[in-house]
Amino acid sequence: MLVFGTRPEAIKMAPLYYALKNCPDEFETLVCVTAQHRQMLDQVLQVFGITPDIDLNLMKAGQDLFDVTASVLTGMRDVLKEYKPAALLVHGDTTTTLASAMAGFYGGVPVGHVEAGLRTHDLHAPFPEELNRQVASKVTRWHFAPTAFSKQNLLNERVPEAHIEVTGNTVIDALLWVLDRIDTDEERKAALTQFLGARLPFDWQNRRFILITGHRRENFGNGFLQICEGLKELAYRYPAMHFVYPVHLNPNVQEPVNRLLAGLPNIHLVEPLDYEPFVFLLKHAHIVLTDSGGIQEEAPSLGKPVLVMRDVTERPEAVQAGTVRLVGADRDRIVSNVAELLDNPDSYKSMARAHNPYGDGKACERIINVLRNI
Ligand SMILES: CC(=O)N[C@H]1[C@@H](OP(=O)(O)OP(=O)(O)OC[C@H]2O[C@@H](n3ccc(=O)[nH]c3=O)[C@H](O)[C@@H]2O)O[C@H](CO)[C@@H](O)[C@@H]1O
Repeated sequence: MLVFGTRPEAIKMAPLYYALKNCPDEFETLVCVTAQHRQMLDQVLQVFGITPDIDLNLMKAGQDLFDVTASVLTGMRDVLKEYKPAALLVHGDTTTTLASAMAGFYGGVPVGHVEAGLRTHDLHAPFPEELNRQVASKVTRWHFAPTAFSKQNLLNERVPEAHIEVTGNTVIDALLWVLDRIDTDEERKAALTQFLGARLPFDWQNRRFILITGHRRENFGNGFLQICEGLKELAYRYPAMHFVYPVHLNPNVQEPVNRLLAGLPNIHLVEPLDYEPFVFLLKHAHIVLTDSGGIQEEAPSLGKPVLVMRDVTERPEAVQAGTVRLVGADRDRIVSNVAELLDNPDSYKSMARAHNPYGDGKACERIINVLRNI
């Protein structure tokens, strides 16, 4: 049984769902969604054509971390009692991950953790994700680590080596699958081009633009003010450059972004995009500014320089390779780093190298090989 509740988990679990479904003689595959983020999860389910077998539908207005944790935990208790899966597969580091892994542990169902071993070693950055993944690791039987670095983090925490498999990240499986679907289907490509064209009032296929996303809890408040101030300064300084920002639905993001950035002629605020148009846009972007985890993995595969608006990252591989740079949620550092990439072609070139430290698109195959032998 696969369980997930948010957009990034769904993107990263979708290829695994299909890989398991393709082996019906070996596995009976069930999907349970908690719908921790209803709308953004549903977008992904639709893109990948997944109909959940179980839907806890637990998102409520005004819920906090206590509410989500408690309702996933008790919801999953009942699901596990009813369906008695042989294994429960969780992903990454959301509250759904933490509470489902705990439910598996309490209920005696072995847990497989996809994207295991990412660490910043700072429980407050990202908050609460670092805690979520550390606790999930404690109760996990099969650790599917995306890189050798994440494996080493687990070994340092005394996870037995026999319980860890380096698989690559399933996000690369998802990315390559979606890109291939766009590239091989002219009608789909035309529809996407039209969809994006209706939302972006400039020639985004031929003009340079910077793609921005941001939603990390630790950036709420001052962090988002700094990010918006930095973007505003850049928009004034580079009037010919376009800035495309799909704005996360969280009110802590919507409020400052709309207040400070709406109405600027070269900043384009759009609703969060479905995965397919987002990937298509990413492929055309000149620079990416983000605090997201998944985009730090996807963008290097496409050769896009990424400036990460955080002080730490659990994904050091691309930072070490020089294609991702940490700039913090800091107005001046955001401005100076973007300016350097725009003004200095050598700097740009040195960051714009396509490489795949996070996987080769075969992560699901490796995960299934482990599950086959249980
Ligand atoms: C820093 C951190 O702790 N991040 C965690 C968070 O995800 P993460 O920070 O990646 O979450 P995001 O909400 O940024 O989602 C990223 C994904 O959404 C896509 N996208 C983005 C914008 C948009 O408008 N449309 C769209 O489809 C991106 O291509 C990417 O695949 O939960 C994931 C799932 O457990 C974990 O893997 C990550 O470690």
